[in-house]
Amino acid sequence: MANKSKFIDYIDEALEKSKETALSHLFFTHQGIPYPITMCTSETFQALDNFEARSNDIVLASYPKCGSNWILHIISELIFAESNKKYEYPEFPILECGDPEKYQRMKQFPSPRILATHLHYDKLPGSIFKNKAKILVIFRNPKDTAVSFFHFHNDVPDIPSYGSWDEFFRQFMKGQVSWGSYFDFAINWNKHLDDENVKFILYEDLKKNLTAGIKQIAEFFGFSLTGEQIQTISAQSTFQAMRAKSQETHGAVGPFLFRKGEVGDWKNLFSETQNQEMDEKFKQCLAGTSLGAKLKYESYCHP
Ligand SMILES: Nc1ncnc2c1ncn2[C@@H]1O[C@H](COP(=O)(O)OS(=O)(=O)O)[C@@H](OP(=O)(O)O)[C@H]1O
Repeated sequence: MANKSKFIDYIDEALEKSKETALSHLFFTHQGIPYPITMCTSETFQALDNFEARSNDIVLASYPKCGSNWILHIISELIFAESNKKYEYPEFPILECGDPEKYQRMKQFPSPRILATHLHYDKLPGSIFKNKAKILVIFRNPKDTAVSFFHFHNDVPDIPSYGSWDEFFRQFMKGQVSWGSYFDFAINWNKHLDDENVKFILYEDLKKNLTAGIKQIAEFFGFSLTGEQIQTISAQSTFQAMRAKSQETHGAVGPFLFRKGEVGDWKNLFSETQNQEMDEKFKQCLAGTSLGAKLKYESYCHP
């Protein structure tokens, strides 16, 4: 990705704020959901209500740690392959993060704009639906998502750490982490995965067959590329390729963000009791639902 300076500046600024923030002061609650004060403000949420989406905006919706930076990279490569123009990041790509004036500035940006978001379905600005922007929804199994989230907090020196994995797990299960509960996020989306202009993609499927996943993403957003172009993007989007460039693309946090990129890392941290607790929660929230089946929980979350 070219000119990521604004992107890196924003991350560095958030990390600088994080340095002075204790875990006990990290969150503020907006409409019942905890957000990190280092990245979100109530003024920005207020301004977001009036955000005007365009029909050709590319919306990427995911709970944290489900692979949004991976998809962002793929989309910007698709744009480059089709237009021969590097996608510039004039703003930090997470829609709800930044200063309240960002939505005014975004009015000037050329299409297509990439809008990544961790907001729950019912918190998305209404204009996304009204103007029929296409939304790609990325999910990852909840056990690996939790482990990735924990490592991000505890490995990045400037981000407030949890006392232990057990403490993080308790908070994750209660939804007392940034952007709230994984399960609430999932329950909300479950009812909308077959809506017009919505496409579901699973991290684990992408990991299994990256080329096929990129092809599906390209088709959904209407990019018409050759097989060779898709292959090239696929080679540039492997975990190894992205991690190797992560400092260049994401600054100091890069190697922590592109940490391991594996399926099943949860086996290194989950205790038997934690496994049972999450299996039970999954059953309560998603068993028998369309999303429950799409997540392939039996394959990815059972030993
Ligand atoms: N190319 C590729 N292949 C496989 N996995 C990848 C790739 N790029 C990012 N990742 C993994 O995605 C995890 C980070 O998710 P996000 O980008 O959504 O993080 S964030 O919420 O925006 O902070 C994080 O997962 P963990 O490694 O398990 O921590 C990243 O390594």
